[in-house]
Amino acid sequence: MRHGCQTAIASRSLERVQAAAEKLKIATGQHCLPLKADVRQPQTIIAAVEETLSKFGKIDILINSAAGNFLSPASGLSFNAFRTVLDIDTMGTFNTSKVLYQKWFKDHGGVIVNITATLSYRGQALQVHSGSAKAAIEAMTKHLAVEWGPDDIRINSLAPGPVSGTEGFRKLGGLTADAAEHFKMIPLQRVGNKTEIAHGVLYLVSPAASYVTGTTLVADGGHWLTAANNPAAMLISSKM
Ligand SMILES: CC/C=C\C/C=C\C/C=C\C/C=C\C/C=C\C/C=C\C=C\C(=O)SCCNC(=O)CCNC(=O)[C@H](O)C(C)(C)COP(=O)(O)OP(=O)(O)OC[C@H]1O[C@@H](n2cnc3c(N)ncnc32)[C@H](O)[C@@H]1OP(=O)(O)O
Ligand SMILES: NC(=O)C1=CN([C@@H]2O[C@H](COP(=O)(O)OP(=O)(O)OC[C@H]3O[C@@H](n4cnc5c(N)ncnc54)[C@H](OP(=O)(O)O)[C@@H]3O)[C@@H](O)[C@H]2O)C=CC1
Repeated sequence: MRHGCQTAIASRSLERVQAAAEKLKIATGQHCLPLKADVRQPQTIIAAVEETLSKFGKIDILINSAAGNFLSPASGLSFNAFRTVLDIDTMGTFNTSKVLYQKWFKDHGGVIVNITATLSYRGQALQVHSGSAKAAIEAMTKHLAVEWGPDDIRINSLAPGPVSGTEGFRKLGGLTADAAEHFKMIPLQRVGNKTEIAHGVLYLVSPAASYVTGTTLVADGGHWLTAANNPAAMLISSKM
């Protein structure tokens, strides 16, 4: 990716994206456009995309990372709880991709990276909501890669494993699991960090991946191949 690229970040909270933009400026010197949008509400995405296009003149890359998650057995999920996670993760990814396609990518090409998870690969306990949502996104990635490839649009997913210093790690009990050396069973013997996930995304959006579309890059140190699927331990560790 060339230097001097511009970034827009959107979430439901303008304060949170302003804080993220400030961090990015300190780390890279780049200005970042903070935007308020709820991926469940297409009108707010349309407004965010229009503002980005009016400020930047074009959009090259879309990263779909919005997600909601918590630990819960299927029996403890209300209908609305399951729907809420699918609305944010799956509908959100579709809504944002469709708006970008219609407003810019259809005529100019582009690259999309969808952030997923390995949860469905082995039917992770306490995660039917998030696992189902992310599995649907990986299917969507393939469908859209086929339909939009002729428009010079590449679409891939990136599935991280447990990543330190993140909200997901905190919510899913990663802090206590880490302290209990639970992650020693990962082939690479440790959890990942944000930079390692960013490097995976950077590869997928870069010309180095110019012939890569419709696939999922798993960046998890081999975690899903060896992770224990133990709901009791997960619930205890998340409450410790
Ligand atoms: C990271 C792993 C680390 C350690 C794990 C350790 C060991 C595990 C071993 C193996 C694990 C295997 C793989 C791990 C690898 C990767 C992890 C993978 C995925 C991570 C995915 C993520 O998405 S992390 C992102 C986390 N970030 C967020 O969640 C931020 C956004 N969240 C929110 O906005 C809210 O939390 C929300 C999702 C609830 C949505 O908010 P809102 O729209 O305001 O909705 P509400 O009105 O509050 O709620 C809607 C309904 O949902 C019900 N609900 C809410 N919370 C719970 C809960 N805790 N349990 C059950 N139900 C819940 C709520 O009651 C509402 O339903 P009603 O019927 O009452 O209306
Ligand atoms: N952390 C981990 O170990 C792992 C994370 N992942 C995935 O990585 C991504 C980042 O997760 P992580 O950094 O842990 O969690 P975060 O909670 O920090 O990131 C999720 C983001 O989604 C935004 N969001 C939630 N709901 C909406 C909505 N309706 N509209 C717009 N934005 C929304 C949140 O912002 P706001 O609340 O301000 O709207 C938040 O910034 C997610 O896709 C997650 O599933 C996958 C595997 C492991």
